[in-house]
Order: sequence, then structure tokens, then C-alpha cells
Amino acid sequence: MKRIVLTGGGTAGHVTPNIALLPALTKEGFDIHYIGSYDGIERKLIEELGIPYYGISSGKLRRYFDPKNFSDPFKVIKGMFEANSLLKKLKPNVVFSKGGFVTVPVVLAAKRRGVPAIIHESDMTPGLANKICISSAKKVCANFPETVKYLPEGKAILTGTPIRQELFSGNKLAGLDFCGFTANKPVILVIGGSTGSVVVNEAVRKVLPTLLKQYQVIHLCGKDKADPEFNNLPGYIQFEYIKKELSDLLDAADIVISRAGANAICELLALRKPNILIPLSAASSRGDQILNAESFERQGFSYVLKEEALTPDSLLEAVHTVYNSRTTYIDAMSKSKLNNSIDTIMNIIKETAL
Ligand SMILES: CC(=O)N[C@H]1[C@@H](OP(=O)(O)OP(=O)(O)OC[C@H]2O[C@@H](n3ccc(=O)[nH]c3=O)[C@H](O)[C@@H]2O)O[C@H](CO)[C@@H](O)[C@@H]1O
Repeated sequence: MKRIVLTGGGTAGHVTPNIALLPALTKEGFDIHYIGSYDGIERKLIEELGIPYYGISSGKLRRYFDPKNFSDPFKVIKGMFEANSLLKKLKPNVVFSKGGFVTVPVVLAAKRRGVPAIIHESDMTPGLANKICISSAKKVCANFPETVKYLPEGKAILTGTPIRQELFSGNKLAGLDFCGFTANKPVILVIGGSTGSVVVNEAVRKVLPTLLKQYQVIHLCGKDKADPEFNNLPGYIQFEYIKKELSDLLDAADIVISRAGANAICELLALRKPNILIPLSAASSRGDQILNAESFERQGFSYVLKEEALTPDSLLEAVHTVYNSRTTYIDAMSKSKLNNSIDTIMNIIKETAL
């Protein structure tokens, strides 16, 4: 039996693609283990699936000043020792890394121990953790065609992003029922990324009185970001994070307002959900979501509303435009060649495993 170590964490976007691969890996008979941080979201998401989980120390590698810049390098070094001894013990045939800072010690230790590592990059340009790991990896899977030019020749493969199969079996009525909604009014699903978004939350809450005249709103607002002031508002419901009911909520949604995290937008594309993307600004990130969103807009999959243009009026205008042109967006998405990539990635894993 071949053994695989999966790694990835920090935010759910660095974990859900690994979760999407689990059924195929199990079917192929892989013995699956997961290395993540001691206390990141990955621990909870993976442990509840019954996959053996090993925590290591993880520090963030920042490009800006933060007092933690003095302590985090020590955590990274500790993480390297821990990853090395875990790989020595587990002796995997292959490592698959979805990115996030916790993956750096794991991929570097894999290289040291002669274990082939595969990296997956779901954003248009590689994140810092993946950039550090690329030279230690055997193969790099990319989600966007544009990404391949940033990757070394011979390593890069355009695969797309693995999407959890259960998202395709949502039930609209179950979703409406879960929210206590009626089938008579269209539904807007708001997703502020896996951690929620204060900017998106505030923008949506400001226009709620107008929105609720015509729509019902399901709001995935992020951990500790629910606002009790809006509880019991007819036609509006907020959740901090949704797991198994997500497929039903997506099926119940006529349109989606979302951040432009790579996994979230690939899921919307695969499910053909007309969407408005509000990418995280370049001031508070490396600008990856802006590039993701612009690529989707160019291809006719999304309506993009940048943070600097986000006002109550522009948001309402975007909602009405996307709702009224939803068939145009669905047609464009139906022609997309960016498909669910599980089979392609499984072939790469099987070919690469020692
Ligand atoms: C702030 C930040 O650093 N964001 C990055 C992070 O986003 P983030 O972690 O938000 O990741 P994505 O938006 O790509 O994916 C979110 C995932 O969480 C799931 N989900 C979300 C809400 C919920 O209630 N339930 C649920 O299951 C979504 O279905 C999706 O699978 O990683 C992405 C992928 O590298 C990047 O593109 C983003 O720029």
C-alpha cells in the first residue's frame, strides 16, 4: 500500500482541495496522513474526517514589519525538525502540498529525505510559501493557464483545482428549509472567503433593507463576525462557517456575492453560479484575488466590484445586473475548460509516488 502525506493550512482555502482528493486517494488504496499546524483550521477540518493528523510548529513569513517576525523564524526552524522526524517515521511515497506557511518545512523535509513532493497553486501567481517550495518540488500543479509562465519548465502542469464532489449534490429545497426561506423569492448567498470578510459583511448589511424587498440573503460571515443586531430579520440568515450544508445553500442560491479566493471562485464556476466578486484589495494582500477576479471577468464568468468602487449603490447595481443577466453568465461558465481536476491530479500523484 502506498502512503501519501497531505499538507496545507492556515485558511480553509489551503485545506478544501486536499479534502476534495480524499475519496479518490482512498479508492486508489493510498494510506493517507496529514501534516498541518498545531492549532490551524486544518486540524479541525481533517481530524473530524478521521484522517491521522500530525501538528508541527508553524510561523508566518511576512514581507512587512510585525513583532512576531522575531519569534516566527524560530517556529519555522522547529517545524523543520518536526516535519523531518515525521517524514522519517511515516516514510511516505509522496507528499502533496496545497500551500500555506505550514507546508514549507514539510516540502523542504521531503526534498531532504528523497520523498517526491507535488505542489498545487490555486492562485494566478504563486504565494510566498509555494515560491519557497517550488525548487524542492517534483511537480507543480496550476489552476490558471496564466500561472504556468511563473513556474519552472518541466515542473508545471495545468490541472485546475480539485472540488469536493459533495458540492455537486446540493438540494435547493433542503437549503431553503435549512434557512427557513420560501421558494417564492430569489436567494443571494454571500461568502466572504473561509474566514469571512469585514468589508463584504459591512457592504451587504448596509444594503439589506433594499435587498430584502426583492431577495432573501444567506450570509456566511466568518468566525466571530455574526452580528446579533441582524438576527430574526425575515429573509436574512447569517452563519459563521458552514460545512455539510454548503452544497444545499449553493443549490438554493440564484446568485452569489463572494471574495475572489481561488477555491471559492472555482467552485462557483463548476456549479455555474452567477456571481459578483469583491476581491481582497492589493493594500491588504499580494493582490492575488484581484488577478483571480480579473481573469474570471475577462472570461465572462463574473461581475467584479473592486473594494475602491464598493458603495451601497454599486453593490445594488451589481446585484440587479447579475440577477437579470444570469443566463448570460451561466452560458459563459458552461463553456469553460477549467474543469474539476481530481482525475488529472490523481494521475500525477500515482506517477510521482515512489
Ligand atoms: C485572506 C486570504 O488569505 N485569502 C486567500 C485564501 O482564501 P480562503 O481560505 O478564503 O480560500 P478560498 O476562498 O479559496 O476557499 C474557501 C473555501 O472555504 C469553503 N467554505 C467557505 C465558507 C464556509 O462557510 N464554508 C466553506 O466550506 C469554500 O467552499 C472554499 O472551498 O486562500 C485562497 C487560495 O489560495 C486565496 O486565493 C485567497 O486569497
